[in-house]
Parts: sequence; structure tokens; C-alpha cells
Amino acid sequence: MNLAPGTALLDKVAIITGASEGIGEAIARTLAIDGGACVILASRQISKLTDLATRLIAAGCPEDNVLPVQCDVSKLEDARALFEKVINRYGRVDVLVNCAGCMYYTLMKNGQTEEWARQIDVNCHGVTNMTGVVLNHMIEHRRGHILNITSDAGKRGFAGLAVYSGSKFFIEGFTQALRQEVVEYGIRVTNVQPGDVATKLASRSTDAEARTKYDGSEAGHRILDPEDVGRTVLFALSQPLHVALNEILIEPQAAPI
Ligand SMILES: NC(=O)C1=CN([C@@H]2O[C@H](COP(=O)(O)OP(=O)(O)OC[C@H]3O[C@@H](n4cnc5c(N)ncnc54)[C@H](OP(=O)(O)O)[C@@H]3O)[C@@H](O)[C@H]2O)C=CC1
Ligand SMILES: N[C@@H](C=O)C(=O)O
Repeated sequence: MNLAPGTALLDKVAIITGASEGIGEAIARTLAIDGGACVILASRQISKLTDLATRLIAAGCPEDNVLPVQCDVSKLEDARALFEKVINRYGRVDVLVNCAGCMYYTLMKNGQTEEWARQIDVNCHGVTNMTGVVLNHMIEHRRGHILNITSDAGKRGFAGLAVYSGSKFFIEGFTQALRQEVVEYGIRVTNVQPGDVATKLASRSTDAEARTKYDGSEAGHRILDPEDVGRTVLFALSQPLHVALNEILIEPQAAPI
């Protein structure tokens, strides 16, 4: 089968955080193969990123169009180093997809403070760190698109996900304000808000009581595939410059909020 890259994002340089698996991996594949973008694959597990790069190249992505970079988005120094690597290699950043994230089902009464802190570190600081390192570059070049993978849990609080929902509400408020600050520079900011998607995200929870009681992804209906989100991201990034898809709520048909 010929999987030569498409052209909707040809010559665009896109950083995708959380690209080692799940939704981020699907976004990277869609942007590289269906969009023809140069993709920078970022997360902590470099071996998984390198493996994905090899698979993308085997699927038709030109070797020069893929760059795996180790980066913990909760660390500002990692975010800065990632940006420098991308500028050295490609000279610019057109698109930032903030996808890295973690979610732990926890009941607040069970006091899992380490998991509260990690969700805030990755989901909130990760987004501000990455946005902060690309923003002045995008302003200088008067172009750019920042796309956040938030959640339907950023539109309504979900029991068992109090801290996670709070972290996604943070991104919603952050985005509304940021969008107004950067509109004059031609920069677009999109939030894609998925409902349950079939990844390993929820399985990392250690609070069995919370997960048993509230994990909606095990309710028996068909949930989204990561590729459903990948196509949505490509659609949002491919719009003409005068069009801004500011929010896209994408949910399993059987489970509207
Ligand atoms: N699955 C779902 O139902 C939904 C998911 N989302 C959101 O989608 C995003 C991706 O989730 P999903 O693909 O399901 O989850 P996965 O657990 O499958 O993937 C999470 C990704 O985030 C990366 N990551 C985690 N911590 C860090 C960090 N500190 N620095 C850099 N990368 C990190 C992981 O890579 P590594 O371990 O290599 O660092 C991995 O690539 C998250 O923001 C999540 O909130 C939103 C709605 C629904
Ligand atoms: N579906 C969402 C919360 O329940 C999410 O996984 O972000």
C-alpha cells in the first residue's frame, strides 16, 4: 500500500507532546502521513519515540520530517531545550500540539496527594511551559497554531476526577485568555475536548475504589479511538488562515456530557 504523505500541512513544523503512545501517537501519525507535516515527537520515553519515528518512516514519512526528542513537559528546562533543538533543525515552529497528560481516578477522601500534584505538574505546568517557549517565536513570525488536547472533563467536573477535571478547566481558562492576547499576531489557539478514548490513560490509576465506581470507559458502549482525535486535529490545523476552530468537543456517540 502506498502511504505517501498528504499535503494539507506540507512544510509545517509541528511539535507534538505526549507522542510516545495513545492519542499523541495517533496525532503524530495523522499529521505526518495524512498531513505531510514535519513532526517533532516529544515525551519522556525516548525509546518509544524512536520506535514511532522508525514506523512513520516505514509508512512513507520522509526521514527529514521526523525528529524524536526526550522532554518532560513539566520541566521548563526540558521545554526550552526541545525548542532549541527544533529551531536548530528546522528554523521554525508552526504548530504546537499540547497532548502530554496524565489522569488518575482518585476520591478526594483517599488523599492521594502525589497523584494530585503530578496531574497539576503535567497537565497545567506542562501546557504553560510549552506554550511559553514557543510563543515569542510565533509572535515574531506573526503565525502559529497552538492546539491543546483538553477533555470533556474541562467542560464539566467528573466525580472521581476532581483534580484532573480542575487541571483541564485550567487549560480552558488559560486558552480563552491567551487567545485574546495573541489574536493580533495571527496566532490561533484551539482546544480539542475528547470524551473517553481507548488508551492506557485510566489504567494508570491506583485508587481502585474510585476507578470501579466512576471509570466511564468501562461502561460497555463503544468509545473513541485515538485516530478519531488525530483526524479532528488535522481538520482543525488545516483550516484557512481566516478560520479559527476554537473548540471541538468530540465524544463517543453513546456518551454525551
Ligand atoms: N484517553 C482519554 O479518554 C482521554 C485523554 N485525554 C487527554 O489526552 C492526552 C493524552 O492522553 P492518552 O493518550 O489517553 O494517554 P496515554 O497515557 O496513552 O499517553 C500519555 C502521553 O503523555 C506523555 N506524558 C506523560 N507525562 C509526561 C511528561 N511529564 N512529559 C512529557 N510527556 C508526558 C506520555 O509519554 P511518556 O510516558 O513517554 O512521557 C504519553 O505519550 C492527555 O492530555 C489526556 O488528558 C482527553 C480526553 C480523553
Ligand atoms: N473522558 C475524560 C474524562 O472522563 C478524559 O479521559 O479526559
